[in-house]
Amino acid sequence: MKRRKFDMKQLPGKVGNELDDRFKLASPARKLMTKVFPDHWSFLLGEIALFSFIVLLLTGTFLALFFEPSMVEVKYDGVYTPLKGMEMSKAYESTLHISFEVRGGLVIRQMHHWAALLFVAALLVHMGRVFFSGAFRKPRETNWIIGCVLFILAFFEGLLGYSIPDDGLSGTGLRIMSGITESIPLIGTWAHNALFGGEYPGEVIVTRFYILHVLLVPGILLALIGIHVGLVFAQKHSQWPGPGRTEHNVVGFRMFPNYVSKQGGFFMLVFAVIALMGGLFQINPIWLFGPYEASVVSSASQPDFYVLFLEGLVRLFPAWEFTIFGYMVPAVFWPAVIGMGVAFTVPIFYPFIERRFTKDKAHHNLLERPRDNPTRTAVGAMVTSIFLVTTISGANDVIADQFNISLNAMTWAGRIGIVVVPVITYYVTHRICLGLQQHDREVLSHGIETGILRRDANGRFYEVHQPLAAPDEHGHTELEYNGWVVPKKMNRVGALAPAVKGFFKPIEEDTNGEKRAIESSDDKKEVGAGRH
Ligand code: HEM
Ligand code: HEM
Repeated sequence: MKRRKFDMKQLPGKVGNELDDRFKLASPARKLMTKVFPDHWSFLLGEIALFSFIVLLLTGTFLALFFEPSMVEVKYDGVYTPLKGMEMSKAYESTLHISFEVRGGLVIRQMHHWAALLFVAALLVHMGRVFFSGAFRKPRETNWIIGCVLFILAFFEGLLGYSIPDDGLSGTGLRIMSGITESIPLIGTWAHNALFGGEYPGEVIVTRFYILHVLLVPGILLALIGIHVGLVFAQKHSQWPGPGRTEHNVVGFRMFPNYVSKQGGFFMLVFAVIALMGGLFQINPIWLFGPYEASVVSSASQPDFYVLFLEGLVRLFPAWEFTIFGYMVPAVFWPAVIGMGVAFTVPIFYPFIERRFTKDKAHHNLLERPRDNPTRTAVGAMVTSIFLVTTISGANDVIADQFNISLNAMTWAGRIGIVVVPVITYYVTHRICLGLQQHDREVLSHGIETGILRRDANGRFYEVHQPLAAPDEHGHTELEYNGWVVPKKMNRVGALAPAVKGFFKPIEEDTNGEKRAIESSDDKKEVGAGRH
């Protein structure tokens, strides 16, 4: 019998058919691959968070192979001579071992730490993008709430992470955590004993924090990120207003090949930047801080940047101790427990608070520019200013030392600043938004300033204004785009984006999932025009 020759070209198709016969994947895979997403640089911020989280998982797994989460005392006998013979915990010893003896250990440790900082920074900026563009409005309130929970978890995951190497710095942080827990009225002492397994520092805290850090919190983070990104798919991504974009469609590019290739490249870029930072810039040199000893607090002990606001709140709060029902409540309770509680819970309710005032119950798929909603923008700027004042105050000892300022003066500047700066910030931001709106209206009525000055026959100087583009082929004028001024001429560069024709065509998808390639050259320009 003649054997049929095997044709390699048919292999992918055959494998695909076999898989589809069993798992019925073709239809959902096609749906996913052809899904249309809008394009804008600010939508990359969530992705930076996602990619740095993946780097954290990878580098963290490597560290977990060598780190020993034990507080058993040992005598150091490693290669770092200045600490030779010193008593220290196994946790600290194993972190020194990772840094000096494990191949590539230091680079991975530093990558893990830099990735953690990038992760939280990306989260803050992503949250800011979502807030200032009004992306949290109906129907995306659930994703805003999940996002807030993700932020709280990320904050504690970082705190747990830098608490486990048991060096001088992490022990100082733990001491503060112990004090804060004990300050809680009624349950403080019990909560402390339950957490630390007795008096501070005890012998179990590093082991417990380790389990939370490598298992519980990353597990919850992973599950919630899955739901979060899944919801972005299910509810469709919001888009900036612009020609051709409505509340009922999405104008953008397909998942495959556009976003798959773009995201793949972007992931490698984020990975490369973290690797470069881990390789070139020192971070958390625990061998300089020494093993933790309860009696030693080094000066200039600084937590990671995202914890500084808490430290600042504690430093700024006056030493007021109230006695309530016969119980003395330590001063630290108010800024640390109540202050942090407010900072973490109020944002969760923000979409509903705003809706109460605006009575806006509509669905929103088009975003707002910060100036379009001056009150929200001013509130956001005010909160940012509180974060900055408390963060600077969290480092006030270092600033006082470096710039030769009195520490008391720094504390008082912070106390006055936390009352005055937010008020000024609110007012100034509100005015700037109104000013920008006014400017938009001027452009709409007089056209764009060209910078060309002319002189008329009477000797009067005037600036030449370029009129706005005529209504597009759908009959839309700039005024209809929610106050968006889209001067077509200024955005020609954006029109170059769909450079490879055909495959990379911009697509419009409506709410029923119907897709339409944007064919006419004018349309392409419009997609570019929206890409501010
Ligand atoms: C959002 C996720 C994470 C954040 C923000 C984070 C943050 C941190 C930070 C700041 C440190 C201190 C690093 C240093 O010594 O300079 C640390 C240590 C550590 N992390 Fe993570 N981490 C995360 C996820 C993970 C995961 C998923 C694992 C393991 C599967 C892990 C394993 C470890 C280990 C073993 C250490 C101790 C070793 C050391 O300090 O060098 N981490 N983490
Ligand atoms: C681990 C943390 C997080 C990850 C990995 C993540 C990832 C993402 C990604 C990839 C997107 C789509 C692209 C984009 O718009 O940037 C997105 C959208 C979104 N995120 Fe996050 N995010 C995180 C945390 C947060 C936080 C802290 C908030 C707010 C409190 C938030 C609220 C939202 C909302 C409302 C959307 C929908 C935006 C829209 O359709 O315009 N996320 N997130």
